[in-house]
Amino acid sequence: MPVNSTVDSDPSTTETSDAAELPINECFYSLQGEGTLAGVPSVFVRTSGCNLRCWFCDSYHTSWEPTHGTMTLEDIVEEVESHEKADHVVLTGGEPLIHEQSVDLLERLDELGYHTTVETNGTIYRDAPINLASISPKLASSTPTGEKDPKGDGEWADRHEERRIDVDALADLVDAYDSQLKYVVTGEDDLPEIEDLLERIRNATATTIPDSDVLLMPEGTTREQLDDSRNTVAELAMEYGYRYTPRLHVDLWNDAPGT
Ligand SMILES: C[S@@+](CC[C@H](N)C(=O)[O-])C[C@H]1O[C@@H](n2cnc3c(N)ncnc32)[C@H](O)[C@@H]1O
Ligand SMILES: Nc1nc2[nH]cc(C(=O)O)c2c(=O)[nH]1
Ligand code: SF4
Ligand SMILES: [Mg+2]
Repeated sequence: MPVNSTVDSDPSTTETSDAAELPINECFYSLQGEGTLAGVPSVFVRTSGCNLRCWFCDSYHTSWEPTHGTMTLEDIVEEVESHEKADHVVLTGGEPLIHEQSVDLLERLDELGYHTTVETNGTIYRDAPINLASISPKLASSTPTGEKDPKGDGEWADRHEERRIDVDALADLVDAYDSQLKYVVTGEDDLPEIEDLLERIRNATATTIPDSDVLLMPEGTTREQLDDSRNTVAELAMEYGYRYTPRLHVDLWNDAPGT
């Protein structure tokens, strides 16, 4: 079973004041649950803080109510190394690329020989040793309108809407890294937007994006929710010729923390 670890929740008790730190929500060992590397044992490093507010965010305590604990890069690397069987690290969040120090962490992990995946919403480009950019551009159906807002009355909707797509950042990520485009699908109405956005990204990059690097992932944070959504999304993948990705961790462990 994946093992949870504790995170220092009080920055004032962090020992090395001059050491680089990252806001960290949690670190844990699990199987990569999403995308082309689904099933691969991986250490997850989840940063806190996000520039978007998807209404469905499955990591509420990194976005809507972010935790404020930090870890030094040294402690993160030590935690990663404690999971001796893992040679894959997934840097996620929140939005990991809002933090400049994510680049330093990725450099250290790369020097140690880890394969690095970065889970990103694709609104920010950074130059870093990333083996797989797992890009999840956010569709209009992610916007936290008044009815869907998990916290307030749609106060974030306009800001989310303005920020959620940056075609230049998406094209830069695709040009620089091996990548996958992993869309959260809430229903068939999302598909025209996916097709339109894909065309815009393809027009903006020199890199060929095969349909097999375009993944449709059902929205849902529990087995029950996925029971309602996964078959629709699987059929949409067949209809449009894109790839389906499960949410293996939800199938295996439902919404248990640290999985
Ligand atoms: C929590 S996000 C963190 C990384 C980055 N902020 C992003 O959105 O790609 C990790 C992954 O979970 C996906 N995700 C978040 N909530 C989800 C939900 N309710 N159903 C399906 N996927 C979800 C995101 O699209 C992303 O691929
Ligand atoms: N097992 C597992 N796989 C994942 N792949 C991407 C995740 C994420 O939250 O970024 C995630 C996650 O939270 N758990
Ligand atoms: S971009 Fe990612 S972390 Fe941010 S709110 Fe959306 S799903 Fe959550
Ligand atoms: Mg997750």
